[in-house]
Amino acid sequence: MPQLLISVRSSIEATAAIAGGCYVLDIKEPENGPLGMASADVITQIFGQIPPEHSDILKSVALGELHDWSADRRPDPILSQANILKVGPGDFEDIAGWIRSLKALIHRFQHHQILTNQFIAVIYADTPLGQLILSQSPNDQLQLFHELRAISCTGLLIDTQNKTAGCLTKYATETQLLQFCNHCQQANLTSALAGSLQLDEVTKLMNSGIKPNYFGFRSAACVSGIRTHEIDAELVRDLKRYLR
Ligand SMILES: O=C[C@H](O)COP(=O)(O)O
Repeated sequence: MPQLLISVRSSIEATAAIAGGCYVLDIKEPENGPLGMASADVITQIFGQIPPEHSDILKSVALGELHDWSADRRPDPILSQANILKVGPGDFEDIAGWIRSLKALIHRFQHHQILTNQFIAVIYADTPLGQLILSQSPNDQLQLFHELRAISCTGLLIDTQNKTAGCLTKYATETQLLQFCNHCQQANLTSALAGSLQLDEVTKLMNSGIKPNYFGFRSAACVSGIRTHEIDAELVRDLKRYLR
């Protein structure tokens, strides 16, 4: 069964997400973009407040976009405490350039002893790179996913970049999402789907047999469904109940 990932921006929100039963606590600052990175202080504070009885919750950090990581930027040591790191593709529109940049970033993190278990690459379905990957032939896509695994990328999240222009299913068909999840599994990549998803979309996807490792949410877990509002524990509980 897919597990529940909830993106939070503060300690208060982390408390709500944990109370609601999230499986992955993903730290992200929505004002900084779709994969906006929170400050090291916020990350440290949230990591430090996870109660011992919830120590099995996976800690995830959004790193922003590849272009945010200039060659001289050192990753903060706090990132070594994360179980999952996720980075967006930035402005890359070609697969080769994206892979090169991703590989360089993963190596840099390894060099700085940020040896997280899971390094997840993110693509946006509503961008040229996302569309290119979604529309690849089955063989080409599977080969690409194997290539990602070979550069120590451990998972792939398909999300949306523009959070006000419709959800993931507006940009990717069920056939494409099913193939995406199947190919991730075949290439030993963790699969994740997100992008302004609400319960009814997730219901449709699951009924069509689309079962990624993680479904990621922020908007649907926020008060009034607005991404910059606070996470509501009851809404997280509803999502959790459904995925159980
Ligand atoms: O990684 C998951 C995202 O934070 C999902 O956010 P969203 O539901 O607002 O698109």
